Amino acid sequence: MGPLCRAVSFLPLLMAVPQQHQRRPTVTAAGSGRAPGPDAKRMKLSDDERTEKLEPLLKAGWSKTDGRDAIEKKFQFKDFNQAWGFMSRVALKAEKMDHHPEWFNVYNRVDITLSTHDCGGLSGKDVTLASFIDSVAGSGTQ
Ligand SMILES: C[C@H](O)[C@H](O)[C@H]1CNC2=NC(N)=NC(=O)C2=N1
Repeated sequence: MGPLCRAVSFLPLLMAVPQQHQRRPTVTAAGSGRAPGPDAKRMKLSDDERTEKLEPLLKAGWSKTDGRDAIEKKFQFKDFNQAWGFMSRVALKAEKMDHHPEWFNVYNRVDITLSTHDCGGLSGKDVTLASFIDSVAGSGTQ
């Protein structure tokens, strides 16, 4: 092996970054990669708002998420086509609101968690989006 090949073969070792200097993403409680913003307190639902606005959602099948100030709900549709159509409608609404769900889909199942990363908990936006989600889910609930 000539001198050039030997030098090149060591190149990857020189490029390896020591573990302690590697950039790690900031992980927040919400797992969103973002710390709550400056007006987090103002955005978060008050106790009265939780009673008034969350109760109807909990009665409609939403549940409080363990260990997080968030709500979640599982949906099951006839098939993937129906699930995808549902997700498309929710996605357009999320973009319009600039407020996005955390969701998982496999075939006809869609599991959704809502929380507001900018305030590290539930806000009115989550209530609005949850209500919209229920309005377009149709028969797609477990
Ligand atoms: C910059 C952009 O407006 C923000 O990051 C929006 C985007 N979508 C969001 N979605 C959710 N669930 N929480 C947020 O705080 C949020 N913030």
